[in-house]
Amino acid sequence: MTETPGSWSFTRWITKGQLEGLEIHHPDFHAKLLLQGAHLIQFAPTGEANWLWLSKTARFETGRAVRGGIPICWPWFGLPDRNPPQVREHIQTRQSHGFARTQLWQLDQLTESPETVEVSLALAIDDDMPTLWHGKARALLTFRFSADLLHIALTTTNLDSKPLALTQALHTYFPCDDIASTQLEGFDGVKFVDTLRDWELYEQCGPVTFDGEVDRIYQRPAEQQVCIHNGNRQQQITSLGSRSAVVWNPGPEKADCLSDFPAEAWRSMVCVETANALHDFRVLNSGQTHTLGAMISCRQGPASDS
Ligand SMILES: O=P(O)(O)OC[C@H]1O[C@@H](O)[C@H](O)[C@@H](O)[C@@H]1O
Repeated sequence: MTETPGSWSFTRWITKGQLEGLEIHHPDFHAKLLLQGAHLIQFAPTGEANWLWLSKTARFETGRAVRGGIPICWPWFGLPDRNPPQVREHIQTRQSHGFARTQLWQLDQLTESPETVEVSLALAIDDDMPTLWHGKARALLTFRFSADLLHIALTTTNLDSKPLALTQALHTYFPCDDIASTQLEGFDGVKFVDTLRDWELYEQCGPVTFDGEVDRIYQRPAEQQVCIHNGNRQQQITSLGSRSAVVWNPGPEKADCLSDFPAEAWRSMVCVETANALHDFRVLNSGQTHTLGAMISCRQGPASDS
């Protein structure tokens, strides 16, 4: 049951530019999310910096995807043409990353406890959207915030009588001190499609490092934990319902072409996106559900401490 505005202890409505959202000021953590796109733009335990990267030039405008935080790519990931045929046949536009990130989601539920705050937002597509997508589906995005964990679960239900094929991603932007010394662990031996090298398949050897633009879709054999080593900070991502992950940094040239992205910002961010992409697309029969999830934690201190 949805709580009425004002009856919460830690949560209040906010406006950011043209967008409405919720701000959570719990004694143990702080979070900000927008109803447009169900877009989390900030999460941090008390006393810590934002665990998410948010562009200094991000714009908070109706119908515009916010640069940073966690945009939700749904019900397809990436360019329509690069999706499997079963997914492509639902798509009626050339726009990438679906439409959920610019749609207004509804607050479905908000529960506070002394340790956690749980917020669910819903987006229901009850009818075909002739210029965007054919299908009927409901997306429910639940955030569970606590002092040491950010838990995200995106559940899709097929409301249509026909099967639904989808790709999707939790397009998470992480901050880093210096991309040149940032390393990702958890992909050693994993095959990936390199979108910058003709979409050919390669195999990762050792940690992922960054030397210019990187745009890859890792196809992992099972759910795996990924760790971002970034100076003295380690960010861990445990995925659920996902066998693919996107790793992206635009590098200097592509950064110049991106909206709301300062010239040098590519040095201080990396996207590690828990996904169902390419061969990891999901098919839901009528009434079926699928949950894509991620648990994110962060610790300070040298890697050997972990
Ligand atoms: O600028 P957008 O639409 O938010 O996309 C950003 C990036 O998102 C990543 O997921 C893609 O792999 C990149 O190819 C893309 O450039």
